[in-house]
Amino acid sequence: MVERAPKNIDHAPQVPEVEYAVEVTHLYKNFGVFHAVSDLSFRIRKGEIFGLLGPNGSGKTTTLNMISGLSDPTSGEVRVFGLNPRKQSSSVRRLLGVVPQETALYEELSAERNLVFHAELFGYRGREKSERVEAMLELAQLRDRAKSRVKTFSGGMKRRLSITRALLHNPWLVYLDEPTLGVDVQSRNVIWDYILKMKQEGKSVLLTTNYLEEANTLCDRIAILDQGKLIAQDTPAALRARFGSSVLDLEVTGIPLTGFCNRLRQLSGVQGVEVKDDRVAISLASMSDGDAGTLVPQILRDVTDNGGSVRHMTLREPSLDEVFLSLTGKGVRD
Ligand SMILES: Nc1ncnc2c1ncn2[C@@H]1O[C@H](COP(=O)(O)OP(=O)(O)OP(=O)(O)O)[C@@H](O)[C@H]1O
Repeated sequence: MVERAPKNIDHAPQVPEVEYAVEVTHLYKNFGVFHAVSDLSFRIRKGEIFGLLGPNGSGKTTTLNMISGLSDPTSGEVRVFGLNPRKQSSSVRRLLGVVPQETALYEELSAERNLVFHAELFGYRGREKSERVEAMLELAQLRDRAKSRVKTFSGGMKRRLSITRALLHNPWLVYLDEPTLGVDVQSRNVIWDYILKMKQEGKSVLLTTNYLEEANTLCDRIAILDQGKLIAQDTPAALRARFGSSVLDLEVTGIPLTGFCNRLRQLSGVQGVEVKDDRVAISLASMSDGDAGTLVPQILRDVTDNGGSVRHMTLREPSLDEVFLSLTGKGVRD
């Protein structure tokens, strides 16, 4: 069910009648001669969870800052529900919930005071304010710690409070910069549930993450940035399919791996070969069932014909980490 914005607030944010929550068009951001973001374009539909992925320094936060109106693009355009975040900043602020990487809470104040402060900033008064604060404490699972100072909280508790604070004024677009960085698995699952719930309520979510499992689980679509440029944009499934239809993991002994890998690369149907210790990951292109049925035995025969043996073998779907590595030449957390 879509929650209505509170009635006692002027210009309460109803979902705007536009197709896209965010439109970024040919966006550039330079710092002196350095191009932090170059010719970036993407659109986020209403009700979509969109992930911005990229190695450290690839321009994710710089992009988010331009979307939230914190910084001006060098050139290009940003629209949030059709509005210009710099020129129509107060309207955009009401529509947007921001969860920065640094939780930006008042550490000396209690969880409740932090929420009350935010509620007052957005014009909540009286009973509506206390109901909203109470609901957010409940959502953050912090009712029993409502009166404790934030500085006594764990990283996961602070992150939950930071997210619920961003949701307090019922924004239609929520952006989260690395929402689960440094939190334990339990808090991570709670945060993932919040994000999926936002989508159910028709809200749009823009998140940056270095965790590809997170992007794979949550995101409808992903944009991959490298050195400020967009290098791929698609659904997680379509991105994985680009890497190959499946990956054959082999653990082999008794043969030199370099020669084995070189022979594999010559086979039609082998899209890529990666070696890690004594394991070889072979990505297989999409093929007809007949071709796929002969390729795997052919690979295994190569091992035995050259005097080696296979200790372990699995056929699996490609991971998003492998896609990322093949596109950027580096791991997402390198
Ligand atoms: N105010 C600034 N002045 C100069 N350079 C900057 C400034 N802000 C960011 N940069 C540079 O722009 C590049 C992109 O930084 P940004 O913080 O957007 O990357 P990111 O993808 O969010 O990285 P991370 O995953 O580490 O948070 C980096 O090389 C950074 O040093």
